[in-house]
Amino acid sequence: MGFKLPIIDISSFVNKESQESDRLLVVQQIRDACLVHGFFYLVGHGVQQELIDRLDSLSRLFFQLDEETKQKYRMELGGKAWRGFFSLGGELTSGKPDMKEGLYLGQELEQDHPLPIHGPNLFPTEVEGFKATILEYIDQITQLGHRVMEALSLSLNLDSQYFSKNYTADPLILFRIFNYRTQVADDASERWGVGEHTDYGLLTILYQDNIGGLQVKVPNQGWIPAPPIKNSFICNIGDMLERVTGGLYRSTPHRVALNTTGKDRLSFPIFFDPNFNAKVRPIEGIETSDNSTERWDKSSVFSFEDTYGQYLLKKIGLVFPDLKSQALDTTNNPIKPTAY
Ligand SMILES: O=C(O)CCC(=O)C(=O)O
Ligand SMILES: [Fe+2]
Repeated sequence: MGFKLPIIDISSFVNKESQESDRLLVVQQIRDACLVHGFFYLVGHGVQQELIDRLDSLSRLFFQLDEETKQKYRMELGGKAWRGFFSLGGELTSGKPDMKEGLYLGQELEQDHPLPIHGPNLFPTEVEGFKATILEYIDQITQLGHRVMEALSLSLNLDSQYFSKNYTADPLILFRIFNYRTQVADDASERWGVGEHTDYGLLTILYQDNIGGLQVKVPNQGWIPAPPIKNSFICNIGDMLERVTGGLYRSTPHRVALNTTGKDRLSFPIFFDPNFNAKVRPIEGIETSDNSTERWDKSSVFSFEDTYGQYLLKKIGLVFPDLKSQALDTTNNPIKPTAY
């Protein structure tokens, strides 16, 4: 038997009337998972399968539209809100084009929102019900994210509201719908669905369809698959949780294999991140252990002093170089950090 990622039933954090002993068990399971690799499945999450299935089928309808129609929603038109469609190869996660297309979404905000990465979505009108379904999904997963953060706080012996008080009362929520179109497996070893990376924020909650391809780098085990499990989400921790915990919980490298299965693969990650203006700091008194020389990108999650938003903008500039120069370049118009 190979190494398997843990499956955690989060229902005692989702349901108000639950036993303290059940909650303690979840806290312990989360702590164990985060100390080892920071990847776990969530079941008992309370999100209706009907909503997920609806989102899945409407997303397929969108990706089946012709390229010209999808280009009506291209990311360049989203401007600094950083929302919209990008076509196959449009994102460079590990410095090379990923073999996926995607629709970038987030909280639905006003057109003249002052911050980058905040603003209105570009909802494809060709797909009836897509907008309402996306917004319902974002809302439900955001609620789930708050519950997971409570368990995570407790797993660090902190008050359950530690993260919500300091960083996520108004979290930055980004949502992506990816389509890994099936490819001919000629030089498959050279191409990836998504190259090796860690996620930037606190927590990622991902739904994947039944195709598979996600892989996780587990210390002392190497790359192991994170296969689809029915009615579950995959949760993984990002760079900001590594920063807060001084490296006690590490953000875990992961990647997606090139899809050559003959069927398209859809995945739906939601990034549950600190408020854009938050200055993320290590927990008071915690010792910091920097492993940046071993990291996939050799950069340190501890060395910057900016807000989370500034950190994120720099990262986005690396994976969407064209977009950065067009829409997100703030060098002439710096955003001032405000106390959060
Ligand atoms: O599609 C997946 O399974 C993973 C996507 C991912 O890692 C990401 O968007 O950060
Ligand atoms: Fe990721």
